[in-house]
Amino acid sequence: MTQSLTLSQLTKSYQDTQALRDVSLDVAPGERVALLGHNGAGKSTLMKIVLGLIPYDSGEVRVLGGAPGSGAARAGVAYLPENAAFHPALTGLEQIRYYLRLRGQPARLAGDLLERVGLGDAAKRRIGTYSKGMRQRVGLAQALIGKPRLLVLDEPTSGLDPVSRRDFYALLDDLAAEGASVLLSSHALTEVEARTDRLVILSRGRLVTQGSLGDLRRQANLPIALHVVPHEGQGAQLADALPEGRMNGTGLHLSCAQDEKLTTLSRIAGLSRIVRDVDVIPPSLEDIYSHFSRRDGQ
Ligand SMILES: Nc1ncnc2c1ncn2[C@@H]1O[C@H](COP(=O)(O)OP(=O)(O)OP(=O)(O)O)[C@@H](O)[C@H]1O
Repeated sequence: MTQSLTLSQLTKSYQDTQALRDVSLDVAPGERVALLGHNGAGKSTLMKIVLGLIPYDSGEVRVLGGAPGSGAARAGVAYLPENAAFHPALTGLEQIRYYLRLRGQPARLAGDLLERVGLGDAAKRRIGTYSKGMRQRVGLAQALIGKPRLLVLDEPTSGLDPVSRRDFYALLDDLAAEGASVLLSSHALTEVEARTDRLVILSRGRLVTQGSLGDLRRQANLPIALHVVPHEGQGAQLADALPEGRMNGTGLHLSCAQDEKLTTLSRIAGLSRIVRDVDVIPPSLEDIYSHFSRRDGQ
């Protein structure tokens, strides 16, 4: 299968800053990939290279089978910047008609595009009266012109309310089901984990890991937290039985390595006389993300 995007050992420096080091990444048709990383990790630089806006130093980049910025790539790639800005005096309909004409497409498609992003009712209102979420949707309608095969979205949900986010991801699901690939950057970890196929973590210009949350969880091998609740009046006995734990108001907290989880749980199960309940708390996405982001010396 031809990949929508292939980066091989991509390297890019600005004066004395190495923004990307040896980054290799593939995105398949219909795949939704989230690019995560601290400020300055290299996400925007990677996106600008994919869009053909800036040159790179070494490595190889193929966008829809062509060079970034080539005719083939430009025809099939759509970009949504973080803060899409539009003319406030134009209505949504006028703005999208304008972009359609620029792209050599019939202006009559504007209504359908705005309908698709949930702006059908507001299409004839001026953009100056739109909320931030509505302006993002105008940007998305613009990005959908010409049925793009690769969408590059820079923090597309920042500033959107939960309902707008849900609608936005539902639209991405439809586009991916039709075969479009999505590369988006985000700081909203929980959200991208649930709504994308793969997480890619960049740290100081290096791709430090990629995979599903399950893959990343296994690779990070972070300790698991356990919260053990004693029966009424059995707190002191519980603390004696599990001396490695720490008592707090509601019970006893302890952590163990992944491969000790079953042994620890069976020890706790053996204390059923004094234990009322136990919660197993796996590392959060934030814990995993910090683990990989810091590994490179941050
Ligand atoms: N035009 C430029 N000239 C010099 N250095 C730059 C330039 N653009 C980016 N950099 C540097 O390259 C590194 C990567 O920046 P980049 O903007 O790609 O990161 P980012 O992950 O997109 O960050 P953010 O989340 O803040 O948008 C940073 O150290 C940044 O300061």
